[in-house]
Amino acid sequence: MLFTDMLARAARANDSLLCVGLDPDPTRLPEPWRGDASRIFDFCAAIVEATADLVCAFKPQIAYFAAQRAEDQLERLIAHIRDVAPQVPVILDAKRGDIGSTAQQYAREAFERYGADAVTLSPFMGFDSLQPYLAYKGKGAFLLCRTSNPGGDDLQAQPLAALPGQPRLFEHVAEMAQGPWNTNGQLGLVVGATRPDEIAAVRARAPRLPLLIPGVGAQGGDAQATVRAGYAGCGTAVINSSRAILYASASSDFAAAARQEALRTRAQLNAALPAAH
Ligand SMILES: O=c1ccn([C@@H]2O[C@H](COP(=O)(O)O)[C@@H](O)[C@H]2O)c(=O)[nH]1
Repeated sequence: MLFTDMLARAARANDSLLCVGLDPDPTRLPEPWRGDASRIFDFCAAIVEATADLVCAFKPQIAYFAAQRAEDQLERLIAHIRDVAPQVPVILDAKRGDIGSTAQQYAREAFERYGADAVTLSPFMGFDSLQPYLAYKGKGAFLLCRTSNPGGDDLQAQPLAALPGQPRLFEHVAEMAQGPWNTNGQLGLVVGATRPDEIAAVRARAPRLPLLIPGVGAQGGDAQATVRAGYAGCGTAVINSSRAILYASASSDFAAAARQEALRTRAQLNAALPAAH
């Protein structure tokens, strides 16, 4: 099944725009697992089981696993998601970007080793650095466009004086992704919830692309303004929250607390949807 179809089906089935981010930090695991990196799988598996019926996607962030030499736990976790939530797509947040021959290896890692349905990529090196991922038909690729961090301004907000209309760099990325780069309908864009006005600027340039929107929850983005700016019917919004859900409680009730926070966030996002969607 195509990534975009899987995403739309999960969003409909679970009535949800919420993506739960899996960013397991051993120092924040509940007692008695705190500090024990060998419990990353157990922690994330419990979160997945507690929220599987509330989400449109899961987004494991690869750095949290690789930094702990826990790639084997990431493999097990994605296999576990397939078992307990086969309808929910997995977006591997890896933010890769490299020349074609190296990108082939990264694409193989994401789609063959881990079996992800989509991956996040930096578009900074241009179209040929994206092509190896697009060779995996049906898989998705979300390009960093307007990121949620303050330093996103340093490059992304700069106008490209050489282009007609002098679009800002992130606007140009959106136009390329909606147009000539999207050879097989596999692309989406990453835009931060910390900048709802700019989500709207991206949506205007990319009306049909799925937007992956991190930044609600721990980063303080406005969830409802994000939905209003990012949701466009055919171009869906996948709104990620990681720490606010993962660490809703530091005690043994962490999975139940994560479920409550996911329920609360899903309701908040749905409240901002237009009446007939
Ligand atoms: O612009 C971006 C791109 C990616 N991220 C990632 O999303 C999550 C956010 O985690 P929270 O705990 O909900 O803040 C994290 O994995 C980031 O690497 C982002 O925040 N902003």
